[in-house]
Amino acid sequence: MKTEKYLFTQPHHPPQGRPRLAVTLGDPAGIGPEVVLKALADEQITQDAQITVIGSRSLLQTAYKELRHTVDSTTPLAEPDNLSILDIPLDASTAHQITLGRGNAASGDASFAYLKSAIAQTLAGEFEGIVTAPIAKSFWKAAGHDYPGQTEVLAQAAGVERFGMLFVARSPHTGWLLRTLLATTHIPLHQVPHTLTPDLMKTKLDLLVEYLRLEFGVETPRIAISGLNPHSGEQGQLGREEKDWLIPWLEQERKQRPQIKLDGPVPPDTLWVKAGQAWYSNPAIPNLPDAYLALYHDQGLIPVKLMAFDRAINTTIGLPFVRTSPDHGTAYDIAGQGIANSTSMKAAIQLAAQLVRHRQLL
Ligand SMILES: NC(=O)C1=CN([C@@H]2O[C@H](COP(=O)(O)OP(=O)(O)OC[C@H]3O[C@@H](n4cnc5c(N)ncnc54)[C@H](O)[C@@H]3O)[C@@H](O)[C@H]2O)C=CC1
Ligand SMILES: NCC(=O)COP(=O)(O)O
Repeated sequence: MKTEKYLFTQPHHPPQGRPRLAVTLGDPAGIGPEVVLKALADEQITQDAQITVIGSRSLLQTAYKELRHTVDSTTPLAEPDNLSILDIPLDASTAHQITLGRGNAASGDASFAYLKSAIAQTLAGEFEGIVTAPIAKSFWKAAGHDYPGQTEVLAQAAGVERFGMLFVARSPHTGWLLRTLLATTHIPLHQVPHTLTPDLMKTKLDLLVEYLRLEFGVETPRIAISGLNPHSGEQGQLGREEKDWLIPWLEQERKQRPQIKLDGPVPPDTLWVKAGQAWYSNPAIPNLPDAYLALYHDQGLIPVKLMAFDRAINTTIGLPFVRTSPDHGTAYDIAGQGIANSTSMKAAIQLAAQLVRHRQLL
């Protein structure tokens, strides 16, 4: 199925008032409920959008009571009774199996149900965007839901085959926007070289170019594309992918898109050097890319998380509705301790509201 007609189109219902967002609780054994309660205590966030939490009301009430004893008394927490909640109750046996800090099939199943409900309601026009709290893929699998991640469930339910996992973060030091699209995502490393093809790269580049133009108004972007091998293959001596197809593909793209500046394949070890300078001190570096296209998960996410772990946002591009998520995972090691940082969740809600408003203007 083609995605073009769905990309960046209006939701089913004509938009009215503040963006209508569903916020899922994620894995109830992780920090999802905590970062949701912390984020929704911030008036700047709740004034920006009409938010409905999707998950178990009783679980959220318990999380609130426990956190109230754990966190510093000055830490704001939203009171569940003041929130709009689409209750997905846990049956008694599932509730009994959920233990903070220890994900399992029960917590995986609950987090899958929250996502499915958010998607169904959004496709029915109730929401214009979904913000997902983190889930654990392994516990989805343990519960019989075999997907690489939430991204693929969203894409499948929306009926799109062309979609991408993009990370966006604004530097608190310079205001510069770091944007990184991953060409491949949740696959084993040994599958990366065979999965990467000129067709896949073209699809991801198309999505990125379109997203930059429609969502950020960047008409003539500079995009930096990573190499795969050390030194981008060193003329074939350290790996042949660049020489065999990545360089020829890029040369062809340059001819076909003369208005876009495509750098690369840039040796992966130096690709993000300018990004680091722009992030921490100088966003006026000559030839600074507007976006990065990384070839695999950790190639893109190590620099993103090194610079922006507390604030980067994962957004799925190519869907007929908005989807954002914090960049972090379930953090079982700190669940229930009250120390989870909610900045990335707040940023995810703010970006979702901004993207919905932007679509309303199209
Ligand atoms: N969007 C999603 O649903 C994502 C889900 N995951 C899932 O999360 C699970 C755990 O993954 P990990 O690799 O351990 O990554 P993680 O992000 O859960 O944790 C990595 C480290 O960062 C800390 N951390 C994470 N979020 C934090 C926060 N908000 N405040 C303070 N510290 C925080 C954790 O305590 C841990 O030390 C995996 O099963 C993975 O599938 C991972 C990334 C994204
Ligand atoms: N590392 C990013 C990540 O795990 C996001 O996965 P998804 O659940 O948003 O597909």
